[in-house]
Amino acid sequence: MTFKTLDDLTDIAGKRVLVRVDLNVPVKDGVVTDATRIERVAPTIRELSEKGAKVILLAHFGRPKGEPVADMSLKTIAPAVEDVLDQRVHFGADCIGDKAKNAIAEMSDGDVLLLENTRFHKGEEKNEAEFVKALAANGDIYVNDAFSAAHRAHASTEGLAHHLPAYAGRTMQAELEALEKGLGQPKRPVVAIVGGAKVSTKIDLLQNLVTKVDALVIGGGMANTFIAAKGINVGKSLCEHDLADTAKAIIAAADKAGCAIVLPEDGVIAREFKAGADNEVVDINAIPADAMVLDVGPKSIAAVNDWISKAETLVWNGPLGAFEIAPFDKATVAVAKHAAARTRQGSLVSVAGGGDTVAALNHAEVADDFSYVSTAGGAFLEWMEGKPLPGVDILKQK
Ligand SMILES: Nc1ncnc2c1ncn2[C@@H]1O[C@H](COP(=O)(O)OP(=O)(O)O)[C@@H](O)[C@H]1O
Ligand SMILES: O=C(OP(=O)(O)O)[C@H](O)COP(=O)(O)O
Repeated sequence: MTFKTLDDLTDIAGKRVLVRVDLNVPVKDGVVTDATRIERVAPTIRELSEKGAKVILLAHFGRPKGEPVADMSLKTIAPAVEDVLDQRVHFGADCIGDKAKNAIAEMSDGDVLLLENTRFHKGEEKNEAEFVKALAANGDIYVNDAFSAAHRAHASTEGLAHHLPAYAGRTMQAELEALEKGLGQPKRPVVAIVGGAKVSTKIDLLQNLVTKVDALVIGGGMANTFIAAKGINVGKSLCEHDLADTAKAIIAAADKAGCAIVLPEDGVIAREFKAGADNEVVDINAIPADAMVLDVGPKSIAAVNDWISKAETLVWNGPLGAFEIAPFDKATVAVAKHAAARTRQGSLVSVAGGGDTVAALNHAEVADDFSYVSTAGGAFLEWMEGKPLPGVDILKQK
């Protein structure tokens, strides 16, 4: 790895360390409903605090468009950070200026301070020089532990690294190492599973993957677009008929690159999109005109699992079916369990990411068995698409 990590940070007692974390967590009625992102950054915070640094957390929450919005205050999140760390977390009512300065002046070595939402200032998203300088004035060292925000070239995710000595936090480091194993220099064969709702949101991803992996499994709603492009009737299934040419181009690119495209051979159909809807398994060539495919069928599950049995590396984004409504979660759960079992045996490196994918793996109760599950949505996808991530690239240059 070509970036500095916390291993390179010694002798930091009393130093003010600005740590960019991602606290953009789900909240309902003022309470954090999933603290995974907080748990992921806790090791970095603890390590810096134990080394005696003054740990100053910078984060955004929601999309307040450059001005204060009461229900996007990070004050709501501070108690959850305290709970996870089991340590007092002080709060500063602004991330720059006197309020930040005064809150920092009151810190003792090892203290943790959370500053208010960086996106309450327009300079954050614009990465404005003045705003970056104002942030940098509060720190001696910059640590970025927010991989899931690294696709943004914002002041706190990119700009600060130009002004202060910059380091990757433990989560950033783990994320980059896992992704490198998954697609950088992976052990072959590499199998990718891409599912989810639509092709249109994942065209770049599919195009990049066919040049990198040995087999690309296409499942979920997006498989219908590929099946329809072959002239097969998909009935009332979710399908982007206008993307038939795109689907054909992806198949042609895969052929050229020697990447196998694995499409469903059978599907589980229903006439209503709801849990427990009447359903049956049909051959993919025999989808009734009034029905929709909501999951891939048993033959397809077996084919995907065969590929996973042969694979050394698996990267996964997007569920194979409408996993939120049983029994259309069957394929996603079966494949997730098989991949988890192979990973537990030490025979597979498995890397997964994306909001719904993480939810699906949690639903299958196997998220902990995967080699790495990214909490990032957009950043994970952009990395898999082969796009540069500004927050990562600047750390590598330092
Ligand atoms: N056959 C299908 N028909 C309709 N929706 C589907 C189908 N298969 C999967 N989906 C839906 O796709 C959604 C997840 O897709 P997506 O948001 O692309 O995943 P991720 O967030 O992991 O990138 C889920 O809500 C799921 O219900
Ligand atoms: O939650 C986030 O994005 P994600 O849901 O795509 O992982 C990140 O915190 C980035 O937030 P943004 O998409 O408002 O820049």
